[in-house]
Amino acid sequence: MSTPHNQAQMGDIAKTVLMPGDPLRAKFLAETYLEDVKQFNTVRNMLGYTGTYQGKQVSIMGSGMGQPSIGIYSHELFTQYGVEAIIRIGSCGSLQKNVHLRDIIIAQGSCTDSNFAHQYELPGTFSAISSYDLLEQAVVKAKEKGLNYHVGNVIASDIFYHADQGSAQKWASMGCLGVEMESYALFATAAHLDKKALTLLTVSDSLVTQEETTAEEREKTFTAMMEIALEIA
Ligand SMILES: O=P(O)(O)O[C@H]1O[C@H](CO)[C@@H](O)[C@H]1O
Ligand SMILES: O=c1cc[nH]c(=O)[nH]1
Repeated sequence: MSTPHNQAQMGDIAKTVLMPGDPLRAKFLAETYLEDVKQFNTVRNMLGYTGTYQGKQVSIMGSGMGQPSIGIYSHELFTQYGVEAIIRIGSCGSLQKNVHLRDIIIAQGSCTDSNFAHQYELPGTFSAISSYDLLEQAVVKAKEKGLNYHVGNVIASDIFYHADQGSAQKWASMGCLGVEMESYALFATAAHLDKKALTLLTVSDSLVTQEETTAEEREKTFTAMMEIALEIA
């Protein structure tokens, strides 16, 4: 078996998958942290790997950027490969003064400007939330490690270069901690399929101070978030 976007066979992928947006972050993680690593996907260069971390089987695969992309990959992982949990490990822009560059955001919930949830034909608005079980474990690890972390809402936007320059400020005024582009679709897909999902984000830039990290830093240095994800996988 395989899917249009994943050449893996059933059994090639662990029950928990870590998903960075960037497939090169997946490669870096697999090469840095996993033992006995096997690559299971190269289709569209959306690299996927399975190996062991401290004796536990874990998979890591890129999701691509945006809700349609993570919607495809998460749906296939949950429905075709027996995956039970996906932990997104991404970068985000800070929307709040007290959320600094390289801080970690543990997304409790996700808002969106996307119409992703329209497919469910609900008679209202779906609030997309993370798995409490995974969230609690991530908080415990972040505390143990003495990291600067924040737990709360994020905005998963379909738009990176927004025509409305005030858009981020409007979400900030509702308490959103950061802006990224995948969490809502991931949480909604997991809810629909009765699976678990969590998003961990490292702040790569600040929409408040305009500070930013480099692309290389985003690929290789967000290790604290990666280690939390590996430990709770
Ligand atoms: O670093 P990743 O996981 O790709 O996440 C963020 O970075 C991308 C935009 O640069 C979007 O995918 C956004 O969600
Ligand atoms: O989606 C994203 C990711 C990082 N920084 C942003 O401003 N937006």
